[in-house]
Amino acid sequence: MKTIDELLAEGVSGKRVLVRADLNVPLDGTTITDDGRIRAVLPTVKALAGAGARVVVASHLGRPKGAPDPAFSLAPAAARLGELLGADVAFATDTVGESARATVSGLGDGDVAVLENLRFNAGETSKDDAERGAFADQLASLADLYVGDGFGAVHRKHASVYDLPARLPHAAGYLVAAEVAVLRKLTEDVKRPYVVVLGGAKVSDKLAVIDSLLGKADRLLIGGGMAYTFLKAQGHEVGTSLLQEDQVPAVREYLERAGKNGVELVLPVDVVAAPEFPDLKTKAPAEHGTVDADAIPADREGLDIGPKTRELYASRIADAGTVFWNGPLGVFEHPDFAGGTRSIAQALVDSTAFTVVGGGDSAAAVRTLGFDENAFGHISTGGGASLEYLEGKTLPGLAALED
Ligand SMILES: Nc1ncnc2c1ncn2[C@@H]1O[C@H](COP(=O)(O)OP(=O)(O)OP(=O)(O)O)[C@@H](O)[C@H]1O
Ligand SMILES: O=C(O)[C@H](O)COP(=O)(O)O
Repeated sequence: MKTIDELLAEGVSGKRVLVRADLNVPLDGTTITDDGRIRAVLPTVKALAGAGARVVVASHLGRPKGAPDPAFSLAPAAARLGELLGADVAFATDTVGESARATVSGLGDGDVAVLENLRFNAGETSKDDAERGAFADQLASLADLYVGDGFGAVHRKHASVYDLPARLPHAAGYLVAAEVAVLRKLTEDVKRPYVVVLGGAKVSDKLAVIDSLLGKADRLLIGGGMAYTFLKAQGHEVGTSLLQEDQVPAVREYLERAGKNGVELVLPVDVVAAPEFPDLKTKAPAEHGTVDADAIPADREGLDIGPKTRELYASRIADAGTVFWNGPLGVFEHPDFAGGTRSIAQALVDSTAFTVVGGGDSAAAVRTLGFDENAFGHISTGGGASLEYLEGKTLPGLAALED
């Protein structure tokens, strides 16, 4: 992969450089609750702007449905980028339309602009090559060079990630280079026992990863929204918890294969359950209680791992050589359901293993729960992206940056 340093050495002054970042930050209304992903792209943006480039930052935020939706505007992220840079950052109210064209043509050397959410355009995530290509053509008309630095999205075959770099001279940004350097170590030379902790809410996306982890990890600790499809596959009822019903047969097969492969697949023995999902805005105390994982009442939703599970998981982390953790163990955004995530973060901090935390919300959880980032080996901005990298898959956004 060509690096941004090579691009800088060739000279970028006066050139329009589109930086594909991952500014998919957690929001409470328009307030950013964790700006880690914006900070992560600063070295690339600063280096380009400092060298006189006209920097055009593009990103997705959330999963809008291919049309503008104010709830998913990147305006707050653009404002925060400006604060962190200590400079004015222009904001285009569309992605490739009139506002984008005017904003980009108004940039002077060293200026920075942010385009509105890429996913307000159906072409960004389309499965149709021609539709994605047409959107990539529109993006390409706004830039002379492309820098891929949205590590969190490199596993997506999306227009701005995969098709656009084929249309412009391109390089990898500092964040992508740094993430790949650390994660490569986990694929080449991993200190065992290798423990993977998997939680979060993107259950359908991430269940497939388990298939390949069964051939790589020594232990898999399952929590978060991911756990209930496993509990169901074991024959337990899961009440109103997050469940990927269509994946139950596949998960049953994972459970069998883990046994055959000698992989320890550990599931919650108790969960914190509630009659309804808590209000994350007010964070008002929510009715909740701990129940055994094989006795979740029909009208209760599992929202965190329980105290016995926390202890069990901590004991399975204590002797690890390497720990990779993606996905909060519970709805950590609410104090009543943050205990499981806090205890796993603490177990990583207490262990002597090389620890990697990956994912937008996982990294945000570690910081918002007050942990020192330096207590972990590496905090990756990508959850799905780092998991798929560890699977050994060719990631579209990395392949596209190769020459
Ligand atoms: N039991 C649960 N039920 C519902 N949601 C849950 C549960 N446990 C965790 N979550 C939610 O999972 C979300 C994070 O999941 P996600 O898979 O997006 O992780 P991530 O670290 O952001 O990874 P990525 O970067 O791939 O998105 C959090 O918002 C949290 O509230
Ligand atoms: O949060 C993430 O994992 C990345 O920003 C990718 O988002 P996505 O899962 O919606 O593609």
